Amino acid sequence: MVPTVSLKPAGRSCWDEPLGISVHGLAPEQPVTLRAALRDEKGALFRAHARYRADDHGGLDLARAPALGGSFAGIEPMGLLWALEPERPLWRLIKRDVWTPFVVELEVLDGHEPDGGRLLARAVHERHFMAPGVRRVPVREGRVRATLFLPPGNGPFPGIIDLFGIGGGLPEYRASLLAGKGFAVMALAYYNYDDLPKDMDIIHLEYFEEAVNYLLSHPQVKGPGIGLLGISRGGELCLSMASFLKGITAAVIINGSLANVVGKLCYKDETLPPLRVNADRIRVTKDGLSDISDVLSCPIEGPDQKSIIPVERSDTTFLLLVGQDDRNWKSEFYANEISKRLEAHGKEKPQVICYPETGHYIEPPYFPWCKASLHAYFGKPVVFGGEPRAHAMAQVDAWQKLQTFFHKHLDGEVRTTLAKL
Ligand SMILES: CCCCCCCCCC(=O)SCCNC(=O)CCNC(=O)[C@H](O)C(C)(C)COP(=O)(O)OP(=O)(O)OC[C@H]1O[C@@H](n2cnc3c(N)ncnc32)[C@H](O)[C@@H]1OP(=O)(O)O
Repeated sequence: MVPTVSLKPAGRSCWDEPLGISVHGLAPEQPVTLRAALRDEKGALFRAHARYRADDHGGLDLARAPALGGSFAGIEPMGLLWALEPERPLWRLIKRDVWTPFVVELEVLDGHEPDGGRLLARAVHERHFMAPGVRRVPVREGRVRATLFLPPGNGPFPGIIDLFGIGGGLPEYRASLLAGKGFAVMALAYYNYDDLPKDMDIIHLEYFEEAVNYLLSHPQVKGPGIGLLGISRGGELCLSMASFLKGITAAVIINGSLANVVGKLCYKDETLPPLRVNADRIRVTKDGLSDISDVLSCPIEGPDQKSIIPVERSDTTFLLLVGQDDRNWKSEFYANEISKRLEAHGKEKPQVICYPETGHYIEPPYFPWCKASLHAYFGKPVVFGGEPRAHAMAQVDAWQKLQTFFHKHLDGEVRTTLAKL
């Protein structure tokens, strides 16, 4: 019998969906190595491999069989994806064009040598970023530069604004995936994109207010309020939006900060200065990389208190997602302070979920953990923190939790979404 790889779903799936991988037609207890590879849009190769042994009938199902070593060990049905590692040092897997899939190549090799064994079977699978029927609408309205992703159907859908952090541009992949779950999601650029400012020296919240009003007045967006989703500096901006602006019902902050950073934040006649940066506190790790987790001044002491975002003004319901090994800044401390401040002012206590051994860059499921890459502010590679497996599990859980949270608070529904690692 010729060995074959079988994938469920076959041929194509969405990037955030679990993929069933099995092999048939092997010899009983045959040792094999499975290899996965994909190339990003800049041509960088990402690879993972794991050693397995077929069962007594010559079958191998990654949902049941433990990996015996390689890029990961144990029962890890999605290990070949979350354990992908870049060949190029300090390279992060980024999806730039959401119209096209990442193409994953899977190979089964005889024996336990990742590069030596005879090729027994091969499959190619497309991992897409837009579920069937999702629509991509570029937005250039007034000052707003964004891309709106609408689910199939007429709606109206619960609306969400999605923000990334330092580096700017207009990353769309998280918004496009989330639109596949029934939300109208607008990825919003705010600097280093199109005709927007090239830096973040001054952030005017009026720009974000315009974006909120645009989304709320869209005929396919359900009111009365919208949701916000942001990571890192983007999470911190969501906190400022929820504190100063109207029309925001629910916000998910992934590793955000309690205080304003980088540039001045202005809204009407109010200004928050940025937290002070102490570049001399950059530490060098044993791998020669930079750890910036101590560079920001403590916002609850001395003059830096002026940078604190006045969360107590907010009537938004918050979900704070925290990587406990965030090496970019002190996300757990910030989340606890946000929670204390809201409670002290009689506001709704936020839901805080802390993930152990999880770093700064919590992405949608199956994006491989990135140890370190170029940080646009410091101009050098910085570590993000986390351990690959724990970080991967956190990404799957966080993705489910944020969907459940948004469905509950924007849609009035309690739905449970299921995903497997
Ligand atoms: C005040 C101090 C604060 C201290 C605490 C910091 C807390 C952290 C705050 C954060 O916000 S951290 C990270 C969260 N980051 C994001 O959410 C960023 C989202 N944006 C991006 O990922 C990028 O900016 C984006 C891909 C959108 C950039 O796109 P570009 O089209 O501008 O990238 P381009 O291809 O021109 O490459 C720019 C640089 O990135 C590098 N680069 C590009 N793709 C890369 C990749 N895939 N992996 C690693 N590096 C990459 C590239 O080599 C190049 O380096 P050089 O300038 O040295 O040539």
